[in-house]
Amino acid sequence: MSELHLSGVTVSRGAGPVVSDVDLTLRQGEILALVGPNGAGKTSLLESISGVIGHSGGDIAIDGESIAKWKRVQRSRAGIAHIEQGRAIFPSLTVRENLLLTAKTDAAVQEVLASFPELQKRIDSQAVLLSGGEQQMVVLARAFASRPRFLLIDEMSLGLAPVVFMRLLPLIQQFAESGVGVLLVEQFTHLALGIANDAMVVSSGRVSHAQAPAAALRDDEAMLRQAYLGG
Ligand SMILES: Nc1ncnc2c1ncn2[C@@H]1O[C@H](COP(=O)(O)OP(=O)(O)OP(=O)(O)O)[C@@H](O)[C@H]1O
Repeated sequence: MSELHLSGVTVSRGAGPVVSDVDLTLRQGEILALVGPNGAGKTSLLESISGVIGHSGGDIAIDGESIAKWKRVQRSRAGIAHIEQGRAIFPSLTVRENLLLTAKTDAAVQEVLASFPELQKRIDSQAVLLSGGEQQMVVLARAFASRPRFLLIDEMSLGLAPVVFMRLLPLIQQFAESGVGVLLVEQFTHLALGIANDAMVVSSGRVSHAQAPAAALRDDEAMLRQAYLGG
């Protein structure tokens, strides 16, 4: 099993660093919840891992090999997938066509659908006609079909009711159980901590609670308050 490791990573945008000196280890088969208030730098950190933006300090490595100089496409080929904020579907394409973008063959689409039975019924519907929750299932299924080793998920629940998002959680768990390392950024902190192995808190661009078993954070009200509010 592989490990994605960040050591002392700093990400800068415009005037200066937005997140500094982050250490974390993402292991295949595990979920690491990254929580923190708005503007803490979570999105920027994920973007620096997948290569959307560069990092200005520290190192990012897979199994000890630095990927710091790799472009986004190389990181994607190495198995880093990134579900960015917002519903990244192609609305005018059908669900099948959306899945074929990563699944490549009909047989591969069928294989993915086995894990997403709710989508089976909507396979020939235009994605725009799906509910918000179903659209996010398409996004997850597409990521699933690309067979990543590491999956970065940035606030999939935006615009969804908690009850709708809760239907996505077993799918994310299934991802991890199949051997994917999932880095989960999520506004519904309690829900994220409920499925995570490990958790960490970023606040005002700094790690305020280092990576540790998620159970410790679940029971720490003061820490949770900080995770929500940055206070
Ligand atoms: N494209 C950009 N150019 C300049 N600054 C940016 C850019 N995107 C984000 N920032 C700034 O970087 C800081 C961190 O933002 P980031 O989106 O990474 O945090 P976040 O924790 O993901 O917050 P949110 O939950 O609101 O997305 C913020 O101060 C934000 O204003």
